[in-house]
Amino acid sequence: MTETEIKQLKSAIHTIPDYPKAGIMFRDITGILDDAEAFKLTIEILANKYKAAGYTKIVGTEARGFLFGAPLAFAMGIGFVPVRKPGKLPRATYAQDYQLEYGHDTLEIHQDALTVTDKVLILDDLLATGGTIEATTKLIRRIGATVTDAAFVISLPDLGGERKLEDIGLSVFSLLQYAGD
Ligand SMILES: O=P(O)(O)OC[C@H]1O[C@H](OP(=O)(O)OP(=O)(O)O)[C@H](O)[C@@H]1O
Ligand SMILES: Nc1ncnc2[nH]cnc12
Repeated sequence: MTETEIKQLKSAIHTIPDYPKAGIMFRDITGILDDAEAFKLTIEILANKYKAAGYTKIVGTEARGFLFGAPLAFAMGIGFVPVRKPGKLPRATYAQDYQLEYGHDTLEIHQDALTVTDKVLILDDLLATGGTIEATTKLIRRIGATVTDAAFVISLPDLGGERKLEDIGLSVFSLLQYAGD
């Protein structure tokens, strides 16, 4: 990624202090979605990085993971599997509790959405504490599919998510980092 590309994407992201709680610097990715060039660039960089690695599925987590995960799967010519908040998936699911930077929740995956032969790339908009993607990884591994990589548009290195995910055997990549502010 070039410095110009980093600047282009960063200029599309809005930062909202104290949302949704005091002390949180909220990094709003909707500015990438409504900027056709920035959105295309984001998906192209990720598709180029991962296209030759033999992935069979992208898994993205509700809700913002869908916004980047589904177009990336389309660009890579592979399927997309949603991990959703509780009660949203109609077939038999596995469920996993997790902690967020500002709360806690449960995630679910369809039990038959992946098989043991799948090689999965996880895609989410943002890595904060890593709780969301740790739970997502547990769900994928519970099915028996292989997952070794997680990619993000943004990471917040001060919150320790990268370390948490590396500790469970994931390689982490993010297009943009926001540290120290
Ligand atoms: O690394 P973590 O500390 O787990 O935080 C990152 C997660 O938090 C946000 O999702 P959120 O749960 O707010 O849901 P949303 O995508 O539905 O807005 C974001 O989209 C990531 O999925
Ligand atoms: N600081 C943050 N900005 C945007 N989304 C988030 N999800 C968790 N922490 C976040």
